[in-house]
Formats: sequence, structure tokens, C-alpha cells
Amino acid sequence: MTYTDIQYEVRDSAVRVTINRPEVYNAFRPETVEELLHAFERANDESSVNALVLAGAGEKAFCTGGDQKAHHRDDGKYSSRGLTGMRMEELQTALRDLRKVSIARVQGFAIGGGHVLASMCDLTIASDKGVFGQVGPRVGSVDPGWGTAYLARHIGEKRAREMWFLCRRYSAAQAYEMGLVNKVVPSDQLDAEIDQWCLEIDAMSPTALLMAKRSFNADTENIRSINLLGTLSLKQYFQSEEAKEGVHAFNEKRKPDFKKYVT
Ligand SMILES: CC(C)(COP(=O)(O)OP(=O)(O)OC[C@H]1O[C@@H](n2cnc3c(N)ncnc32)[C@H](O)[C@@H]1OP(=O)(O)O)[C@@H](O)C(=O)NCCC(=O)NCCSC(=O)CCC(=O)c1ccccc1C(=O)O
Repeated sequence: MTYTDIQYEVRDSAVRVTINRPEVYNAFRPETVEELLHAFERANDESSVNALVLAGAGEKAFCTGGDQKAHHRDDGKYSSRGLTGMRMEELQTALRDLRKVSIARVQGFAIGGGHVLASMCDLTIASDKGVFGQVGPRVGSVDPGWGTAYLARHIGEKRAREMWFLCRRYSAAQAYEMGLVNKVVPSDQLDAEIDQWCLEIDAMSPTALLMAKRSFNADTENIRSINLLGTLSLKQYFQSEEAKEGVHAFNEKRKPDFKKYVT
């Protein structure tokens, strides 16, 4: 596969996968998701390294989730692919099941589905310019499963509900305090810090790492089914006028009006 939306390289003790759409703050569209799926599968077969670093190109963002400019079809889908028009459920499963230790490199915004990807990585290292948050209820979306229930495992129910219900932004320091991030460093030290973590991981037994990862995962496996059921509901929700209002409002740079949908 020739990549247009991502970059892939193996160097310095890790596979490096970078979402390369800085013009939309590294938001993903259906093509991006297909390329990431391919890259994660390819990374599993890289026998020379133990780690994968997931990053976003440029200074502004790690990833801001689904590309809202690509999400304006009349049927509420992104494209004809997958349940919602984007094979997100498959992508999250592939990241979850990755045979490498995954590290999110967060510089700038990790927002919406981008925040979910960061929180699903085994480790997160952020620059002091990292900004974290969920935006779904403001833009007509939700990530029901890994984005909610698994997030609560990291930061607790109260904090997770706060993130989703208020859609506020949190600094890297706040994210560290909440348990979303393993380490925060000045942005000019971010790559050196991540390289050091990759070097240390590279010296470990790959089989022990994989067994540790799988056993950590075992405790939250029930969320996999919640995520699938949630994605089926999300497909229906995306087709509603309520969800479309969120997408239109973002693209028209105005506040959404959800008032008439209160039940
Ligand atoms: C990231 C922001 C908080 C930054 O705000 P600000 O600093 O004020 O800058 P802006 O002027 O808003 O943005 C700059 C520039 O970038 C464009 N942009 C930013 N984010 C996106 C995006 N996600 N899509 C498209 N474009 C984006 C923005 O339009 C500006 O460009 P201009 O050319 O100047 O207009 C803020 O931008 C923000 O809140 N962004 C919105 C983030 C958002 O809505 N994300 C989507 C959330 S929903 C989601 O991720 C889907 C979940 C999902 O995919 C999923 C999950 C589970 C199962 C299935 C699915 C599924 O299939 O959908």
C-alpha cells in the first residue's frame, strides 16, 4: 500500500507511525483509517523492534479525531466503509491487539477520537504543549466503549464523565495528574525522551512484554463487546438530524443548537 495520510518508518528501536494531515490537525478520514490498519498489521511483523510510536505531524496536534470536513454526507456516514463509514472499530481493535508496546507521542491537541487513540496506547508521553479532551457531545459524536468505559479505568468514573459531559480541554500537567499520561516533558525534549523509552523497551524479552500486555488487557476485555454494540448505535445516531447538527455547526464555525432534542 502506498501511504498518503500517514508515514511509516522503523528506526531507533521502534516502528514510527505518524498521521500526516497537519492541515486538519491530523484528523482521520476513511483513507487514514485504512492506512493505519495496514501499518499496524505491518508493524506486527517487524521482528527487529518491540515498540511502536504513534504520532501526529507538526506542532499543532497529535490527532483531533474524525475529519469533520469529510463527515457531511446526507446519510451521516463518512464513506461507504465499515459500520459508520470509517473502520474505526477495527482500527481500535488493531491498536488494542498490537503485538508491540504502543506509545502515544502527544504534541498539541489529542482531542475526540484522537484522544481515544492516545488513551488506548500502552503508554503516553506528552510535551508540555499537549492538550487533551473529548468533544463528541458538542459535535454530534461519541466513542462508546474504549472512549468511555476504558477511559474510566485510567482516570476514574467521575473524571471520565466530566471529560465527556463538559467537553473541556485539559493541559498536559492536568492530564498527568489524572493518570492519562506517563510523563510530560518540554516539547524540545519529547523525541529524546521517547527514544530513551523505546531503547529501554527494546532490551526486554518480546515474549514477556507481549504476555504482560495481553494479561493487562484481559481485565478490560468486556469493553470490546460494549464497543461493538456502541458502534452499532453510533451508526444509527450519525444518521440523526441531531448528530448532523453537531457536524454542521463545527464546519460552519457556530455553536450547535441541540435544544429541541432534549428528551
Ligand atoms: C482541535 C480544536 C480544539 C482546536 O481548536 P482551535 O485551536 O480553536 O482551532 P480551530 O480553528 O478549531 O481548528 C484549526 C483548523 O483545524 C481544523 N480541524 C481541527 N480539528 C478538525 C477535525 N477533527 N476535522 C476537520 N477539521 C479539523 C479546523 O476546522 C480548522 O481549520 P480551518 O481550515 O481554519 O477551518 C478544535 O478544532 C476542535 O474541537 N476540533 C473538532 C474535533 C472534532 O470534532 N473531532 C471529531 C470528534 S468525533 C470523532 O472523533 C469520531 C469518533 C469516531 O471516529 C468513532 C469512534 C468509535 C467508533 C466509530 C467512530 C466513527 O466511525 O466515527
